[in-house]
Amino acid sequence: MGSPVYEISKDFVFSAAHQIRFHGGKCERLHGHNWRVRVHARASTLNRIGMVIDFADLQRLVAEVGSRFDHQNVNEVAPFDQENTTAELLARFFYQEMSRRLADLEGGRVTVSRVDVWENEGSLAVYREE
Ligand SMILES: Nc1nc2c(c(=O)[nH]1)N=C([C@H](O)[C@H](O)COP(=O)(O)OP(=O)(O)OP(=O)(O)O)CN2
Ligand SMILES: [Zn+2]
Repeated sequence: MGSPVYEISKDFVFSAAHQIRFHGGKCERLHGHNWRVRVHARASTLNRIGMVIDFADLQRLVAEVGSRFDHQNVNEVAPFDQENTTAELLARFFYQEMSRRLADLEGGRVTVSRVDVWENEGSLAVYREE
């Protein structure tokens, strides 16, 4: 029998503007998206009431990370004033920030397994670490 793995996810949606630097095409012009970020959290043991982590706590953490972008120009919000605003780099940012917050809250029992970022319904980037 395999070892147990429990995984939950929470979505966070924000509306913002951005431009892809050096794109050379239409995406270099200022434009907007309703980004959807899905953070997947995993644990091999559950807490005392049978949860990886409460959905509400995961929502609070992802909102802490993501709210800074809502109704902003993402290119002006650190660290994206210094790096490109691709879905891949946004996914990596959410992964790193959420990993830090979950480690602080749960002491390593709960980790981020992946982050999905949709720029629109059909365009998805995934970041995970192996
Ligand atoms: N690998 C990536 N490619 C592109 C990214 C990205 O983050 N990673 N981003 C863009 C632009 O942000 C662009 O706004 C989104 O591109 P696209 O999905 O092509 O957007 P459209 O609204 O034009 O979608 P259609 O399905 O073509 O209507 C570009 N590439
Ligand atoms: Zn775009």
